[in-house]
Amino acid sequence: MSFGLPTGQLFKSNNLHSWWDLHRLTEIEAFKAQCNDLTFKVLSCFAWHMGLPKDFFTTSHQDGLPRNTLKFIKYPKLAIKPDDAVPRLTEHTDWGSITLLFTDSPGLEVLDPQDQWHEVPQLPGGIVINIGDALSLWTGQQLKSTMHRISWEKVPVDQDRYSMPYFVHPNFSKCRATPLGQRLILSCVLLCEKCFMLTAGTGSHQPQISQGAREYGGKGDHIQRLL
Ligand SMILES: O=C(O)CCC(=O)C(=O)O
Ligand SMILES: [Fe+2]
Repeated sequence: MSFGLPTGQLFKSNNLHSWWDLHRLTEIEAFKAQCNDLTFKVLSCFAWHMGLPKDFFTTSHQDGLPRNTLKFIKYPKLAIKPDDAVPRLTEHTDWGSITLLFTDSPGLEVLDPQDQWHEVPQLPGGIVINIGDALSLWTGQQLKSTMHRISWEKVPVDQDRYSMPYFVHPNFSKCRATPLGQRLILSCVLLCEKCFMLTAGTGSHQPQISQGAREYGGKGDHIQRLL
């Protein structure tokens, strides 16, 4: 179930029964506004630490943040555990600027530069912030997008798992010149939107950039090519 913009617009998935009402939608909009405030603080911190003007990234995230999406995810329990080689959510990077991840379920793992997976510790009330491909490309990979996955280890197969990511994307029309050039980030984000449309259309819960792009005219290596 995803809550995108414009405010109040709802994209329903079949995985969860309908439970929302107007009261909840109001709460959700207020929560999204808090997510946007936090996003601006985080992006300002990144810019400041990189010696850039504090508004370097945030000015490209205004205009009502048209592509940010709050998503509620249910990983349903299964009768039989799949092969160990198949994680609950396959490894991927998110393709926006950052993702704020809210969950009280364990199971998230991140890959380090030595190709070792690490469990992300659960902090009560904590928010995991993943860097996405857009910010990585934008900063010439000074900020690296986080390769992550969900394992089966921590939430047994006979239990549902829930999480709530808030995906943040830059405005297409307002990206400022970057170390790698403005056109680069725009073409990446536009391509990724095509991936999203394609994979969303097939009912896939999480579009995989490389997979989605492969479906998009066989150009599966666009991220690698851009790097
Ligand atoms: O469910 C989670 O904890 C992570 C979800 C995620 O990585 C995604 O939807 O991109
Ligand atoms: Fe993700």
